[in-house]
Amino acid sequence: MLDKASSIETREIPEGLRAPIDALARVARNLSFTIRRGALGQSLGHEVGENTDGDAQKALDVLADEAFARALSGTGVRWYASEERDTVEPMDADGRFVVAIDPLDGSSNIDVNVSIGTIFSIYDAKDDAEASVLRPASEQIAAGYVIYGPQCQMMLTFGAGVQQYVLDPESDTFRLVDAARTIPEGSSEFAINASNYRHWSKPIRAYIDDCLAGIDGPRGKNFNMRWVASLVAETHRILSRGGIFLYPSDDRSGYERGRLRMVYECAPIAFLIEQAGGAATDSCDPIMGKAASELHARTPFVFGTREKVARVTAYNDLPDQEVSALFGARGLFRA
Ligand SMILES: O=P(O)(O)OC[C@H]1O[C@](O)(COP(=O)(O)O)[C@@H](O)[C@@H]1O
Ligand SMILES: [Mg+2]
Ligand SMILES: [Mg+2]
Repeated sequence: MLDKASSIETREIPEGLRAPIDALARVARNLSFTIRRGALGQSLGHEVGENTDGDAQKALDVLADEAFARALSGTGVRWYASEERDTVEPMDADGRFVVAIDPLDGSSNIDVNVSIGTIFSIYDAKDDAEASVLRPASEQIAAGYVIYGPQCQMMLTFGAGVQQYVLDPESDTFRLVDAARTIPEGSSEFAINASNYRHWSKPIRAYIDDCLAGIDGPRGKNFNMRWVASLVAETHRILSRGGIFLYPSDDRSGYERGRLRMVYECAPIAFLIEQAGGAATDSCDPIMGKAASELHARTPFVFGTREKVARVTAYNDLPDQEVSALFGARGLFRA
């Protein structure tokens, strides 16, 4: 069904959530247009300031944040929590929901015409603004992302599988193309920012060493590597053809808990990945059982097919001498 006034096909969207999801889709559609115009329109990639996290804010980060806040107002959202804002802000006093959002993910890719995105999460609102988002990720009632790539797509979950929508340039609406997306098994691809190798813990180095050793190492097969530096693009690839993503903690100052934010990035992606049959952890424990301790808290993040994610946990559980040993000593990890 395509509701005439709607920017997204609504038949698989729970009725109570249609208004906020439609607002998110409407802004995503407009952002997709703005991004496609690039240098023909307004400048999007120049720095305009710094957010709470100390990250540089690009013009598109701010534009996206303001557009989502404007559009969500009046759609039943009581609280709005954005990566670009210091605090959770009030919206509709009688609203039922809280939306947590990374309005523009992958900001470093804006200027180079590589896929970027939007990530969001919805919970039932509580009376207290912060308590509405500082809660177990398992309490999300919806999560999704939009990828602004060669195609603009939206992935959504309401806790009963993952739905895939494509923005149809002819009708200018997000159209459902798959109501039950699952992660394919069997990929040999891993994604990690390997330039941080020297900063990682021993188990993470050992895991990657064993992938890099390929057919001659304990895994006995060759692997391929990808790093887009847009979480949405990595997630989309994994949902499309499998594999694993890692952004571990490391010993750089400020990276003791990795780089990615629990509320705005990891909780919603973990919800989607689990709903697609995969797993998501902080390299040991499931993200879905965890709650952020503060609004902009970070967490190490590992997700992908269950078997691959479990293997990273197993490396973390290895005794130190095993992790340090030569490949042969880790025979239990063959394949
Ligand atoms: O530049 P790095 O350290 O490789 O980090 C890349 C990661 O940072 C992010 O860009 C962070 O997101 P923002 O652009 O929303 O700050 C992720 O999308 C990506 O996975
Ligand atoms: Mg991000
Ligand atoms: Mg962002």
